[in-house]
Amino acid sequence: MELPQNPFKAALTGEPRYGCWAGFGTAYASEILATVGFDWMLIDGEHAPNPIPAVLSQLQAVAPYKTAPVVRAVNHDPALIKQLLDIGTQTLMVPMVDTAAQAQALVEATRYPPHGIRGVGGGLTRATRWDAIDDYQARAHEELCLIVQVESRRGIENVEAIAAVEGVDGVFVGPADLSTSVGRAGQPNHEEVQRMIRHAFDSIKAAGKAAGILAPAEDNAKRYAEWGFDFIAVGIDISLMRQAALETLARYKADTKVPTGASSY
Ligand SMILES: O=C(O)C(=O)C[C@H](O)[C@@H](O)CO
Repeated sequence: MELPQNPFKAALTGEPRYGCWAGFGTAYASEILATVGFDWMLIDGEHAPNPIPAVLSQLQAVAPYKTAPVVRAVNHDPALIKQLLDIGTQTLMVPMVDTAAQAQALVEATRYPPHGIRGVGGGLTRATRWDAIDDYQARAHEELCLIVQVESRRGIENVEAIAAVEGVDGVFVGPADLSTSVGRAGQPNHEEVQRMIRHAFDSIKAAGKAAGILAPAEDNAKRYAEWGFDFIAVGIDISLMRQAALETLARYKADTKVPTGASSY
């Protein structure tokens, strides 16, 4: 069989692609999210309870739908990245990338020798469809998409070099960690943080790479779309459920405290 095309990579630049965070850690919840129509969804292995088997079952559950899965690793460990790729992750996001050397190491973790250090799982793996894909090893990189996250002062200082690394397809700005890293926790719209986000955006685009960001607050998402961000996460499934539940309860119990629903990010 043919190597499956990566729809996220194919649609990465041009008009903004809108995505949603998937944080429940279950195939059932992720499949529901995949029916909504987002362009992409983030199966979060960093902050959600998502070990490898949970990521696998979510990849299988969302495979029939148009929403493209992006999988976030918890760290830079090449052994973990090997497992995530072997279960069929085609778009991988890696948090906390502060230097070009780290970005280069991540590229190498996704490539087979001589271009990298990825071990050969061959017919054991879903990535090769258990060897049904003839030329997987030679062509895997064509459909893999590596997104690195820049979300610290140091990452922003190095963003031009990080974005320039060959094999990095996109850079995702993490406003929660970035604002926290500069002492402005919960204030992604603080002038200093916005200047850093704008600098990151300009550097990513100057390198010819795709720029992504998390922005559940509508005003922020619209502003980033106007700037030209290529992929924007405009919701987090857990927050959406909690907000809807509180609003429902408030219609019957007057003492229910309902937040405005507006995220600061
Ligand atoms: O720093 C950010 O912003 C992110 O990386 C996203 C957060 O990790 C996300 O989990 C916030 O809920």
